[in-house]
Amino acid sequence: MIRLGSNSPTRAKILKDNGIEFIQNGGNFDEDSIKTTNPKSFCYEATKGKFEELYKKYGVEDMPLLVADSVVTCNGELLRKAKDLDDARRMLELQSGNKTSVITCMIYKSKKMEYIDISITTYKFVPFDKTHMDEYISSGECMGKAGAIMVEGFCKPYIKSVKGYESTAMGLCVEKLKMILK
Ligand SMILES: Nc1nc2c(ncn2[C@@H]2O[C@H](COP(=O)(O)OP(=O)(O)OP(=O)(O)O)[C@@H](O)[C@H]2O)c(=O)[nH]1
Repeated sequence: MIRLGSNSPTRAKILKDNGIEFIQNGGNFDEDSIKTTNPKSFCYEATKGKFEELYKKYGVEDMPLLVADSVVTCNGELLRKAKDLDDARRMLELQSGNKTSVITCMIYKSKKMEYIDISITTYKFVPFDKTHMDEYISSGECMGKAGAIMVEGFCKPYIKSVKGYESTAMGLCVEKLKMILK
């Protein structure tokens, strides 16, 4: 049993779909407190901030703690979760027909070990269909997701090439997590 220190429904689904038993306790770390705009540094600092808050609150005596953060970078820009639907549209238009990378950092700590990982999955997308994109935006599914993308959903038909794990792009590199949980 592990503690998923995250509010993310996607991360919970990834653990559940992979048979990893967990309880979910999200935190309140303020990512706006992070100064850097370098995507990898931002992702690491966000993960570290989330970890420190939840490690202080729960410790790892009763069970290991897992936290993560994901950001998207496209054309060198840091894309976090969209502020509103207009911001989501801007992010999607930037990534349409473009190359985009999802960076996921995770920190896992138990009584015996601490593991930190930064993984990247890079996609090349063909242009998004405008009507489909409008529907995706108005559905609101684009909210709460780094870069407003859903690689297992909206983006799937537009993937021209991919390098890296899909789980990393969804917010938790479960292939690496399963290795350390063995
Ligand atoms: N379903 C889906 N979710 C994605 C995808 N890419 C990123 N996400 C989610 O986007 C969110 C990125 O925001 P974060 O700040 O890392 O996490 P959060 O959702 O705020 O949750 P916390 O862990 O509590 O910070 C995470 O919930 C990721 O799981 C994707 O392609 N599909």
